[in-house]
Amino acid sequence: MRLEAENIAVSIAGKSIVKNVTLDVPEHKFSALLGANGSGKTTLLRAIYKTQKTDSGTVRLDGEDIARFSGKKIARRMAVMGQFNQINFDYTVMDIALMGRYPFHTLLEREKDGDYEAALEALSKVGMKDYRDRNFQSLSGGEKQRVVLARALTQNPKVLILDEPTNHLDIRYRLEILSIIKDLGITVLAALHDLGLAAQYCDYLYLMRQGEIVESGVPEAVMTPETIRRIFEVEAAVYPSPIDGKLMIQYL
Ligand SMILES: Nc1ncnc2c1ncn2[C@@H]1O[C@H](COP(=O)(O)OP(=O)(O)OP(=O)(O)O)[C@@H](O)[C@H]1O
Repeated sequence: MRLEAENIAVSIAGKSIVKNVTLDVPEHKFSALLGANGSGKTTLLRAIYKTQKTDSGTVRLDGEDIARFSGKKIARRMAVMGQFNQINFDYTVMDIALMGRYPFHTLLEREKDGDYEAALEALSKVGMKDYRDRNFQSLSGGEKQRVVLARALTQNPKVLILDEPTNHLDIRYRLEILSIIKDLGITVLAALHDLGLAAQYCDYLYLMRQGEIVESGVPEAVMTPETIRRIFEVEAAVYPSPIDGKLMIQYL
């Protein structure tokens, strides 16, 4: 499914945070939004998934403006994993995964055939199946993050929006989650901080600075020492890995 955002502008308390951003996110690819702290990544993602009021802009899924879509209609197409996943009630891991099926239910329906299986499959994918009866609150930060990703996967989305999906994860799960996301074969737009992992896993990169997309393209085209200096104000060398030719970054 194609995700387009056109002329998205957001200002908060009179300050311009996202400045007329236009994105045509490559279909069935894993794209990342990169930028320094405070450059506007979260705000842009929230504007795309409609939890942030915008000054202007249109978001389209397969060419259709989603402004008039109901929440459920959006959720049947697009799943979101935000940066802060506070769930303050007493839910089990399975309850959380099953919440991903909600967009497919009518008002009075509880669960349908296949919901449990879909939730279990998603929990297996993120390595949390054996935790299904645990209380969500009792999990570590990284375990919670994996369960919240499972909830998004249970939604069976065509578009997945992720804000720092590997934030709390150790290196093994970082790599595992990124390869799960890559193998989904759906349209993914993720804010990421680790430039090396973004270069290794992503098909397309958007580089954001002070509320604007200043570069976009395949990693080989945009991940250069000049761009890294411009966006992050650090010196780096970028070179192909001797193992698979993917870009590696060494900070100097
Ligand atoms: N509700 C708010 N009130 C005031 N300022 C805000 C609000 N939300 C965001 N901002 C400001 O907007 C700017 C962009 O924030 P945003 O969270 O989008 O950046 P980011 O690129 O996701 O940063 P990070 O990498 O640190 O997560 C920041 O300067 C932030 O302080």
